[in-house]
Amino acid sequence: MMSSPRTLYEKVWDAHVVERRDDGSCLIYIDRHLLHEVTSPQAFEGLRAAGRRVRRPDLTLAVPDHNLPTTTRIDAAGQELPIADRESAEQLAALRRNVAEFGVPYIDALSARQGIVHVVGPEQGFTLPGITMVCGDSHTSAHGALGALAFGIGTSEVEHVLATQTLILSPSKTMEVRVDGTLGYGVSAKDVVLAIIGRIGAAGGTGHVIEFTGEVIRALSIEGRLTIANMSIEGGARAGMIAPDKTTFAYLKGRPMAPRADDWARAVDWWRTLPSDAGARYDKVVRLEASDIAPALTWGTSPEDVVPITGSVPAPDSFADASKRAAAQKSLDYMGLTPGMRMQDVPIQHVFIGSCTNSRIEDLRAAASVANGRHVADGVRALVVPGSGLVKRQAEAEGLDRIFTAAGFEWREPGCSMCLAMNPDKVPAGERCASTSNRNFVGRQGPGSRTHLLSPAMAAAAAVTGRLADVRELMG
Ligand SMILES: CC(C)[C@H](C(=O)O)[C@@H](O)C(=O)O
Ligand code: SF4
Repeated sequence: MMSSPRTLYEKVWDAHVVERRDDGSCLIYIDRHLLHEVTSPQAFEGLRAAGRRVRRPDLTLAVPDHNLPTTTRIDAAGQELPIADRESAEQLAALRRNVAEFGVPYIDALSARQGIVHVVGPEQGFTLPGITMVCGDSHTSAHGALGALAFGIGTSEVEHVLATQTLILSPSKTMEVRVDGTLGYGVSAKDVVLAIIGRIGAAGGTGHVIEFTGEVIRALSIEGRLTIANMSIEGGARAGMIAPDKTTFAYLKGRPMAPRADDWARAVDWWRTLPSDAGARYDKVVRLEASDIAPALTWGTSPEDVVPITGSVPAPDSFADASKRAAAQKSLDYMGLTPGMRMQDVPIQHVFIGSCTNSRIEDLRAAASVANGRHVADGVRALVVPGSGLVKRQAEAEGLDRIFTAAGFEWREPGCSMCLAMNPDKVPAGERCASTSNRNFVGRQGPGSRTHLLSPAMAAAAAVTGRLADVRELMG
């Protein structure tokens, strides 16, 4: 009998069903579990209280990222420096204690492999096509770039996965987001995902797993695909996926935790069966044309508030919906912007190049190519925070750190940094930041901070001009 055509999501889901329940939910096997310091302490506490062990420590990997300061971590004698903030220090110490007690593999703050959990997973080959992967963190969607079904879970689910390596889940609807054509000059993966969210809205993907398809996605590197899948959650989706292909296999081959020898060949054979079948149906389909996508950025306090850099601050009246009009007015008040103002006339005081969206080597190369031979504008503070120690090392081998520091950027240790105000890197109230991160929510980069989301090259352009700028005018 011919089975009906299935999507990538349906294939991965079907391969992980342990038990189907009468209410339509399923017990799903979880292949990989990532942990960080913020959402794991109570889960371990729960295990301890129930006298349970971690069922599969070998499928679990922990790394600190959110609370770690990104200034130097060792003193002149090579000793680890204490963490000044008490709550952060406690959370980091708890992770260290928990992984030791429960035998969970752990990448320490001083290891070159340390980094943001969503940068570390793919980099180590812990993330693989066709797997189910979870982490107590919403941007786990990033890992879908390699063809995994990866999503964020809450702390009680973290405990459930630690104890059982399974989760009870209801199937999601499917949504295809297809981007056809070829990207224009100066347009990056970040601009593509901002355009997508601008189109579908911050709730557009609710209840769905998005599959990103089309020529533009196929032509992207894994770094670019990670940027796109990372922000699926900002479009409201449960997860985002991209079918594995030769780019994926080339990226993974030889990574420390990827399959080896015969296992590799067997894995690739299976991975090749994963792309959606011809004729597979999605519950929703959205199409974008690459030629309509320009270097973009946000003007408001939702990731859906997207305009091209050549655009202006919108007037609240321009929104058809009354609640959108009210939200836009509130956003503009918070952001200190007035309708009609050209985006390129908006001055900035901070630049943040980093986060699990845009802190990989390609991102740093793109930013460095704009920074090269220029200087950070007066009154601007610009941070470059590599996503992992290995990204940092690679960037240093290429001389990118010297380009940045010569241009007046700060070159930091890996971590979440200024993406969210959980460590010393913060934007002061009322000040404005051009940021390569993924959330521009009220207070996200510090109480009263104002965030404009954009690509690494656009962030570098803002740093050297002191305002939101069209990177195409600075590209040689
Ligand atoms: C702290 C963590 C739970 C949170 C998340 O879930 O995403 C953070 O990573 C974020 O980006 O807001
Ligand atoms: S870099 Fe930002 S978005 Fe990513 S995990 Fe850290 S805090 Fe969350």
